[in-house]
Amino acid sequence: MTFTAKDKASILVEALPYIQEFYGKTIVIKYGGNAMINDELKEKVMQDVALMKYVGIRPVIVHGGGPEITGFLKKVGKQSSFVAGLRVTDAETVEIAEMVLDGKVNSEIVNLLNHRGVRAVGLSGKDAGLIQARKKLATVYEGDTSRKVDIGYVGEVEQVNTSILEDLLDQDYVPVIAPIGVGQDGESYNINADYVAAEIAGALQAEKLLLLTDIEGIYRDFHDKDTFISTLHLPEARAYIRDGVIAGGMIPKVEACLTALDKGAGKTHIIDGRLDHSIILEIFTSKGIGTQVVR
Ligand SMILES: Nc1ncnc2c1ncn2[C@@H]1O[C@H](COP(=O)(O)OP(=O)(O)O)[C@@H](O)[C@H]1O
Ligand SMILES: CC(=O)N[C@@H](CCC(=O)OP(=O)(O)O)C(=O)O
Repeated sequence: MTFTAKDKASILVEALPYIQEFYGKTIVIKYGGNAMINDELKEKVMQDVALMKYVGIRPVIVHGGGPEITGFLKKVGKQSSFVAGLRVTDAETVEIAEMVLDGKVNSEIVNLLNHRGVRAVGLSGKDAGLIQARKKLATVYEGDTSRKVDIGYVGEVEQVNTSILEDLLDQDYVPVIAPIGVGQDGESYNINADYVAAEIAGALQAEKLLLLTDIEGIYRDFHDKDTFISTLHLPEARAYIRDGVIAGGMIPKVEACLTALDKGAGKTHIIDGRLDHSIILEIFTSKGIGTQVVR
């Protein structure tokens, strides 16, 4: 398809109301492991973040890196297992997760953004006590009942120290956050990045939380493309988790939307990170993409 000059102009003009609406607002992006699989896609995500920044939005990135952790664990002969979408994390695994997330994935994103002229600063939840955490038990639903399972050094966010983030945002930096929390005794916790993004979006009273993933959004039956859900309200979302319509890695994502909305974020969106420029398509076009989870 070729675009005329008029088409190009109208695409830019379509973005204008959104640029005005989001100017000076904070948007939290959860950039997931499955949406980082190739360099070309990474580059497009970085371009989107740069564009947001340069039209006056305050982006905050929380990244995952699940596939990278799984890959590294495999290299050292460790199998990964998950309960309700959360990695079972023993003492050795939490060390490896911290090394991969903070040492590798975080610095790579920071580097790519800096290369694009965006002043990015990498943080883990340990920096300036950004993410205070405590142990989290996984919840397994079985029909009408549920039970809690101990999955090791997996944490949940107790408190977010927003002052470091506010300072960085006020000084025009883009914070890039690895999902590692710190416990009362300085111990590290592996936290699902969706939950971290949710807590950060809530604590910053962000305009939006965007969760990038490896599927178009939420389906009533994800094997049937005709069952796509564009808008999901809180009560339905809770029922879908309970009934198993939403399963596996989608559970933390939808729970993240619920938490962010409860804590004061404006809107939440689950979008396809495999799609080129999914972020700007969601923010700057009238139709948007993906599933929005709203109050
Ligand atoms: N109702 C649903 N709609 C869409 N995806 C679902 C649903 N229930 C479970 N899933 C699964 O959740 C996956 C997304 O979670 P995950 O792979 O962990 O994402 P990420 O790696 O991006 O954090 C989808 O690829 C799909 O297999
Ligand atoms: C407890 C838990 O499951 N932590 C995740 C942290 C990384 C993550 O969330 O990465 P993605 O967003 O790429 O899935 C993990 O160990 O895989």
